Amino acid sequence: MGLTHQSQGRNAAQKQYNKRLDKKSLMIALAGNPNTGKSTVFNNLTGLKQHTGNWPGKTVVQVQGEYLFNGKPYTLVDLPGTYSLFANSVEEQVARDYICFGKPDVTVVVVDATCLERNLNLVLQVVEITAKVVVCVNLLDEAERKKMIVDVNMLAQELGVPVVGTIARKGVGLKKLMQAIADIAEERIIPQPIQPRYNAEIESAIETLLPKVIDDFGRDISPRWLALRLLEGDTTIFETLNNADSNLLKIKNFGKGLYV
Ligand SMILES: Nc1nc2c(ncn2[C@@H]2O[C@H](COP(=O)(O)OP(=O)(O)OP(=O)(O)O)[C@@H](O)[C@H]2O)c(=O)[nH]1
Ligand SMILES: [Mg+2]
Repeated sequence: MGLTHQSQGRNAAQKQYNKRLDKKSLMIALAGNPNTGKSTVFNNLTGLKQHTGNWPGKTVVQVQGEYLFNGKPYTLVDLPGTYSLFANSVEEQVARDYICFGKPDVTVVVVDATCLERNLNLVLQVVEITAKVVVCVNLLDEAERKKMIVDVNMLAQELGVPVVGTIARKGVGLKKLMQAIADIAEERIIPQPIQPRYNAEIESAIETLLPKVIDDFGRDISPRWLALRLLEGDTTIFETLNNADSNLLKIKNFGKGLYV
Protein backbone atom coordinates (compact mmCIF):
# COMPACT_ATOMS: atom_id res chain seq x y z
CA MET A 1 0.00 0.00 0.00
CA GLY A 2 1.37 3.42 -0.95
CA LEU A 3 1.76 6.33 1.39
CA THR A 4 -1.40 8.29 2.02
CA HIS A 5 -1.37 11.96 1.21
CA GLN A 6 -1.65 12.73 4.92
CA SER A 7 1.32 10.60 5.86
CA GLN A 8 3.39 12.20 3.07
CA GLY A 9 2.48 15.63 4.43
CA ARG A 10 3.35 14.57 7.95
CA ASN A 11 6.70 13.07 6.87
CA ALA A 12 7.58 16.23 4.95
CA ALA A 13 6.70 18.38 7.96
CA GLN A 14 8.73 16.14 10.24
CA LYS A 15 11.77 16.27 7.92
CA GLN A 16 11.56 20.04 7.80
CA TYR A 17 11.49 20.42 11.57
CA ASN A 18 13.63 17.54 12.74
CA LYS A 19 17.14 18.73 11.91
CA ARG A 20 19.89 17.67 14.25
CA LEU A 21 23.32 19.30 14.42
CA ASP A 22 24.72 15.89 15.30
CA LYS A 23 22.81 12.80 14.19
CA LYS A 24 23.32 11.06 17.55
CA SER A 25 22.25 14.10 19.48
CA LEU A 26 19.02 14.19 21.49
CA MET A 27 16.68 17.07 20.59
CA ILE A 28 15.46 19.27 23.41
CA ALA A 29 12.92 22.06 22.84
CA LEU A 30 12.80 25.07 25.14
CA ALA A 31 9.31 26.54 25.29
CA GLY A 32 7.80 29.15 27.60
CA ASN A 33 6.03 32.48 27.95
CA PRO A 34 8.07 35.53 26.84
CA ASN A 35 10.66 36.75 29.33
CA THR A 36 10.75 33.65 31.54
CA GLY A 37 14.49 33.08 31.05
CA LYS A 38 14.53 30.59 28.15
CA SER A 39 17.51 32.22 26.45
CA THR A 40 19.33 32.51 29.79
CA VAL A 41 18.87 28.75 30.31
CA PHE A 42 19.89 28.18 26.68
CA ASN A 43 23.06 30.29 26.96
CA ASN A 44 24.06 28.70 30.25
CA LEU A 45 23.71 25.19 28.89
CA THR A 46 25.21 25.70 25.45
CA GLY A 47 27.78 28.44 26.08
CA LEU A 48 28.20 30.49 22.95
CA LYS A 49 27.95 27.59 20.54
CA GLN A 50 24.80 28.82 18.83
CA HIS A 51 23.58 28.22 15.31
CA THR A 52 20.99 30.64 14.04
CA GLY A 53 18.77 30.57 10.99
CA ASN A 54 15.11 31.02 10.19
CA TRP A 55 12.28 28.59 10.82
CA PRO A 56 11.20 26.91 7.58
CA GLY A 57 9.25 29.42 5.50
CA LYS A 58 9.10 31.94 8.38
CA THR A 59 11.00 35.07 9.30
CA VAL A 60 11.18 33.99 12.93
CA VAL A 61 14.76 33.35 14.07
CA GLN A 62 15.64 29.78 14.99
CA VAL A 63 18.45 29.31 17.50
CA GLN A 64 20.02 25.92 18.17
CA GLY A 65 22.98 24.97 20.33
CA GLU A 66 24.65 21.91 21.75
CA TYR A 67 25.72 20.69 25.15
CA LEU A 68 27.17 17.51 26.56
CA PHE A 69 25.75 15.82 29.64
CA ASN A 70 27.34 12.63 30.98
CA GLY A 71 29.21 12.34 27.69
CA LYS A 72 26.07 12.49 25.54
CA PRO A 73 25.33 15.28 23.03
CA TYR A 74 22.08 17.24 23.28
CA THR A 75 20.78 19.77 20.75
CA LEU A 76 18.81 22.54 22.38
CA VAL A 77 16.25 24.51 20.35
CA ASP A 78 15.22 27.91 21.75
CA LEU A 79 11.56 28.35 20.72
CA PRO A 80 9.93 31.80 20.43
CA GLY A 81 8.26 32.95 23.66
CA THR A 82 4.48 32.30 23.53
CA TYR A 83 1.53 32.45 25.91
CA SER A 84 -0.28 29.65 24.10
CA LEU A 85 0.00 27.23 21.20
CA PHE A 86 -3.18 28.27 19.44
CA ALA A 87 -1.28 29.47 16.36
CA ASN A 88 -2.69 32.99 16.67
CA SER A 89 0.69 34.37 15.67
CA VAL A 90 3.59 33.11 13.60
CA GLU A 91 5.59 32.60 16.83
CA GLU A 92 2.85 30.41 18.31
CA GLN A 93 2.63 28.43 15.08
CA VAL A 94 6.40 27.89 14.99
CA ALA A 95 6.47 26.72 18.63
CA ARG A 96 3.48 24.44 18.13
CA ASP A 97 4.68 22.96 14.82
CA TYR A 98 8.12 22.28 16.30
CA ILE A 99 6.69 20.47 19.33
CA CYS A 100 4.38 18.51 16.99
CA PHE A 101 6.59 17.72 14.01
CA GLY A 102 10.12 18.24 15.31
CA LYS A 103 9.40 15.33 17.63
CA PRO A 104 11.81 16.63 20.29
CA ASP A 105 13.02 13.93 22.69
CA VAL A 106 12.08 16.25 25.55
CA THR A 107 10.26 19.59 25.74
CA VAL A 108 11.27 21.89 28.59
CA VAL A 109 8.68 24.50 29.51
CA VAL A 110 10.35 27.40 31.33
CA VAL A 111 7.88 29.13 33.66
CA ASP A 112 8.11 32.28 35.77
CA ALA A 113 7.89 31.33 39.47
CA THR A 114 6.29 34.71 40.27
CA CYS A 115 3.26 34.19 37.99
CA LEU A 116 2.72 30.46 37.81
CA GLU A 117 -1.00 30.64 37.19
CA ARG A 118 -0.60 32.37 33.83
CA ASN A 119 2.45 30.29 32.87
CA LEU A 120 0.90 26.91 33.65
CA ASN A 121 -1.63 27.49 30.91
CA LEU A 122 1.11 26.82 28.35
CA VAL A 123 2.29 23.75 30.30
CA LEU A 124 -1.22 22.26 30.04
CA GLN A 125 -1.25 22.90 26.31
CA VAL A 126 2.16 21.28 25.83
CA VAL A 127 1.24 18.12 27.79
CA GLU A 128 -1.75 17.68 25.50
CA ILE A 129 0.73 17.24 22.62
CA THR A 130 3.54 15.32 24.32
CA ALA A 131 4.16 13.54 27.62
CA LYS A 132 7.93 14.03 27.43
CA VAL A 133 7.93 17.31 29.35
CA VAL A 134 10.04 18.89 32.11
CA VAL A 135 8.80 22.04 33.79
CA CYS A 136 11.58 24.46 34.75
CA VAL A 137 10.34 26.88 37.42
CA ASN A 138 12.73 29.80 36.88
CA LEU A 139 13.20 33.17 38.60
CA LEU A 140 12.99 31.51 42.03
CA ASP A 141 15.08 34.42 43.43
CA GLU A 142 12.40 36.88 42.29
CA ALA A 143 9.73 34.71 43.89
CA GLU A 144 11.68 34.63 47.14
CA ARG A 145 12.07 38.40 47.05
CA LYS A 146 8.27 38.62 46.77
CA LYS A 147 7.93 36.15 49.67
CA MET A 148 6.43 33.51 47.41
CA ILE A 149 7.21 29.85 48.03
CA VAL A 150 6.90 27.34 45.18
CA ASP A 151 6.54 23.69 46.20
CA VAL A 152 8.14 22.04 43.16
CA ASN A 153 7.50 18.50 44.45
CA MET A 154 3.80 19.17 44.88
CA LEU A 155 3.67 20.78 41.43
CA ALA A 156 5.38 17.71 39.93
CA GLN A 157 2.80 15.47 41.59
CA GLU A 158 -0.10 17.58 40.38
CA LEU A 159 1.18 17.84 36.79
CA GLY A 160 2.58 14.31 36.47
CA VAL A 161 5.87 15.54 34.96
CA PRO A 162 9.26 16.36 36.53
CA VAL A 163 9.55 19.92 37.87
CA VAL A 164 12.92 21.57 38.57
CA GLY A 165 13.40 24.90 40.32
CA THR A 166 16.09 27.22 38.88
CA ILE A 167 17.71 30.63 39.10
CA ALA A 168 19.06 30.54 35.55
CA ARG A 169 20.89 33.88 35.82
CA LYS A 170 23.07 32.40 38.58
CA GLY A 171 23.22 28.89 37.10
CA VAL A 172 21.33 27.46 40.10
CA GLY A 173 19.43 24.21 39.41
CA LEU A 174 20.68 23.75 35.86
CA LYS A 175 22.50 20.45 36.61
CA LYS A 176 19.24 19.09 38.01
CA LEU A 177 17.46 20.33 34.90
CA MET A 178 19.94 18.51 32.63
CA GLN A 179 19.52 15.37 34.75
CA ALA A 180 15.71 15.51 34.44
CA ILE A 181 16.04 16.01 30.67
CA ALA A 182 18.41 13.01 30.43
CA ASP A 183 16.11 10.85 32.57
CA ILE A 184 13.20 11.43 30.20
CA ALA A 185 15.25 11.28 26.97
CA GLU A 186 16.75 7.95 28.05
CA GLU A 187 13.38 6.73 29.32
CA ARG A 188 14.42 6.23 32.96
CA ILE A 189 11.41 8.41 33.72
CA ILE A 190 8.18 8.05 31.73
CA PRO A 191 6.02 11.04 32.68
CA GLN A 192 2.29 10.59 32.89
CA PRO A 193 0.97 14.13 32.67
CA ILE A 194 -2.54 15.06 33.68
CA GLN A 195 -4.79 15.60 30.68
CA PRO A 196 -7.06 18.61 30.89
CA ARG A 197 -10.72 17.53 30.73
CA TYR A 198 -13.38 19.70 29.15
CA ASN A 199 -17.12 19.93 29.68
CA ALA A 200 -19.37 16.98 28.77
CA GLU A 201 -20.38 18.45 25.41
CA ILE A 202 -16.78 18.88 24.27
CA GLU A 203 -15.69 15.50 25.63
CA SER A 204 -18.52 13.81 23.73
CA ALA A 205 -17.59 15.67 20.52
CA ILE A 206 -13.98 14.48 20.98
CA GLU A 207 -15.24 10.88 21.34
CA THR A 208 -17.22 11.24 18.10
CA LEU A 209 -14.24 12.65 16.23
CA LEU A 210 -11.51 10.33 17.48
CA PRO A 211 -12.11 7.33 15.15
CA LYS A 212 -12.16 9.60 12.08
CA VAL A 213 -9.05 11.50 13.17
CA ILE A 214 -7.19 8.24 13.85
CA ASP A 215 -8.33 6.94 10.46
CA ASP A 216 -7.03 9.99 8.64
CA PHE A 217 -3.91 10.87 10.63
CA GLY A 218 -2.91 7.79 12.63
CA ARG A 219 -1.69 8.06 16.20
CA ASP A 220 1.67 9.69 15.60
CA ILE A 221 0.34 13.09 16.61
CA SER A 222 -2.04 12.96 19.59
CA PRO A 223 -5.49 12.24 18.06
CA ARG A 224 -7.20 13.88 21.06
CA TRP A 225 -5.22 17.04 20.49
CA LEU A 226 -6.01 17.05 16.74
CA ALA A 227 -9.70 16.51 17.53
CA LEU A 228 -9.60 19.54 19.83
CA ARG A 229 -8.05 21.66 17.07
CA LEU A 230 -10.88 20.64 14.73
CA LEU A 231 -13.46 21.56 17.34
CA GLU A 232 -11.79 24.90 17.75
CA GLY A 233 -12.00 25.48 13.98
CA ASP A 234 -8.21 25.82 13.74
CA THR A 235 -7.14 24.65 10.30
CA THR A 236 -3.48 25.75 10.47
CA ILE A 237 -2.31 22.39 11.80
CA PHE A 238 -4.08 20.63 8.95
CA GLU A 239 -2.50 23.03 6.49
CA THR A 240 0.87 21.80 7.67
CA LEU A 241 -0.28 18.19 7.51
CA ASN A 242 -1.90 18.43 4.09
CA ASN A 243 -0.17 20.47 1.52
CA ALA A 244 -2.90 19.85 -1.04
CA ASP A 245 -5.95 22.11 -1.23
CA SER A 246 -8.30 19.22 -1.91
CA ASN A 247 -7.37 17.48 1.32
CA LEU A 248 -7.49 20.70 3.27
CA LEU A 249 -10.95 21.36 1.89
CA LYS A 250 -11.98 17.87 2.98
CA ILE A 251 -10.72 18.57 6.50
CA LYS A 252 -12.30 22.01 6.56
CA ASN A 253 -15.65 20.58 5.54
CA PHE A 254 -15.27 17.75 7.98
CA GLY A 255 -14.63 20.31 10.73
CA LYS A 256 -17.65 22.36 9.64
CA GLY A 257 -19.94 19.38 9.98
CA LEU A 258 -19.30 19.46 13.70
CA TYR A 259 -21.02 22.71 14.31
CA VAL A 260 -24.40 21.79 12.85
N1 LIG B 1 16.37 37.52 38.71
C1 LIG B 1 16.46 36.65 37.70
N2 LIG B 1 16.48 37.09 36.45
C2 LIG B 1 16.56 36.17 35.45
C3 LIG B 1 16.61 34.78 35.71
N3 LIG B 1 16.67 34.14 34.52
C4 LIG B 1 16.64 35.08 33.56
N4 LIG B 1 16.60 36.31 34.12
C5 LIG B 1 16.53 37.62 33.44
O1 LIG B 1 15.23 37.74 32.84
C6 LIG B 1 15.32 38.48 31.64
C7 LIG B 1 14.71 37.70 30.50
O2 LIG B 1 15.50 36.56 30.26
P1 LIG B 1 15.59 35.86 28.82
O3 LIG B 1 16.49 34.68 28.99
O4 LIG B 1 15.92 36.82 27.76
O5 LIG B 1 14.07 35.41 28.66
P2 LIG B 1 13.39 34.71 27.42
O6 LIG B 1 12.39 33.77 27.97
O7 LIG B 1 14.42 34.15 26.51
O8 LIG B 1 12.63 35.92 26.74
P3 LIG B 1 12.00 35.95 25.23
O9 LIG B 1 13.00 35.35 24.30
O10 LIG B 1 11.79 37.42 25.00
O11 LIG B 1 10.73 35.20 25.29
C8 LIG B 1 16.81 38.80 31.45
O12 LIG B 1 17.05 40.08 31.93
C9 LIG B 1 17.51 37.74 32.31
O13 LIG B 1 18.78 38.17 32.77
C10 LIG B 1 16.58 34.35 37.07
O14 LIG B 1 16.57 33.15 37.40
N5 LIG B 1 16.49 35.32 38.01
MG1 LIG C 1 14.72 34.43 24.41
